Amino acid sequence: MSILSVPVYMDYSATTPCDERVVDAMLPYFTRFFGNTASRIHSYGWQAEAAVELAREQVAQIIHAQPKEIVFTSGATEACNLALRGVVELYAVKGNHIITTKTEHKAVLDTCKALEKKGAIITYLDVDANGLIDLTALEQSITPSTILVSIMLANNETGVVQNVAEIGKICKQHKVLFFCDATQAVGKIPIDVLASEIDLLAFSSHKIYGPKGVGALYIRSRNPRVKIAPQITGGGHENNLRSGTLNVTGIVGFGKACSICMEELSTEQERLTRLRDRLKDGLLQIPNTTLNGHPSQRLPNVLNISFPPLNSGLLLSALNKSIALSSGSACTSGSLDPSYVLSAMGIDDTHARAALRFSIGRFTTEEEIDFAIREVNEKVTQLRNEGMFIG
Ligand SMILES: Cc1ncc(COP(=O)(O)O)c(C=O)c1O
Ligand code: FES
Repeated sequence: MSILSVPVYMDYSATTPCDERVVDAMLPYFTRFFGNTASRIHSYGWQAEAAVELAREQVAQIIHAQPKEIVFTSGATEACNLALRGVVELYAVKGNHIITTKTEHKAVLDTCKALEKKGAIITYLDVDANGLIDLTALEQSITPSTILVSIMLANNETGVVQNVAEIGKICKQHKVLFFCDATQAVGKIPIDVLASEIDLLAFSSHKIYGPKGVGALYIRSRNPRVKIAPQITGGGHENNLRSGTLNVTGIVGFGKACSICMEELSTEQERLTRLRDRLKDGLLQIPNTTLNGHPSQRLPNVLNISFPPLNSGLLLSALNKSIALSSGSACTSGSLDPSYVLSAMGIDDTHARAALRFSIGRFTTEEEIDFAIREVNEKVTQLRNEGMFIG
């Protein structure tokens, strides 16, 4: 029997380890091929550029885009900022209304708040008990001044997957741009930006076994061609849309991470679904536990489960020597407030405060799943028996 290395990592939605194949692909670009892609007059520059262009193809392929539709950024947060701010700036003559949802990641919500202060009008759509938006409500909120719909593909706390193809159809009919934050979905489920009528899409390398600090924004170039205003200006890199010397090593790693994910997607989707369901069935056998989010329209690797009346902070502290988990997104993991995502789904405070997010990934084993079920069962039972209800 293999020896488990603890704490067992079940926080793959927060970030993933770099795959060793990705590290191997990156290494030569730190030392031997260290050129600046903007150096057009010698081979160091050409080699770096060739590597970036190969990565651009690999990154484009994972979402069925064309390489020229990819703009490299420092991550999904920057890509979300570029999409939202870039559209608002360029489409000001058409209107200033954006439609989004209450359950978006802070990269979108806080950017919308900042744009509101500058005069944009934002509609925050509700979600139902399963975490899904109402497509009729979306259509009814579109006005002549609507310029953009910003809806995520998969939620980072619950793993719930929105009906993006339907959303894309509605946006197209009403000639409104559709931006999709697909950070949690890329590499986990198939994505086709053309079939789903997506105009702009953000994603990140560190969620798919690539390095941190690199991501991309897809900007549609095929009927219609989408234009946005740059938010970082300077040397005119990335087609004048994102200036700054390219992070060649990071981009090479991101490209390799995408190509591995594409090769392994279907087998990995099946394997993770099986492991996730094993974890779900085991955890839901603990009395008085509830699954948060749509039971089936979800990512293959995320579960969000409440263990009332325990407080998630307390439960996480009791578990953190054996399992590395979180209550929701990493950015809000220090907060004691109930998750705004779960609250928007109508989940009461007691259940929202008692939620844990289990996110598994490429290196998760069946043995780890069974260990996690035993550990959680033991700690939940113990804390409940001790009457430890407040964290
Ligand atoms: C849905 C979603 N959007 C955006 C981000 C931000 O990504 P990055 O860390 O690359 O800035 C994350 C990461 O937590 C996310 O889960
Ligand atoms: S950026 Fe999303 S959890 Fe931190």
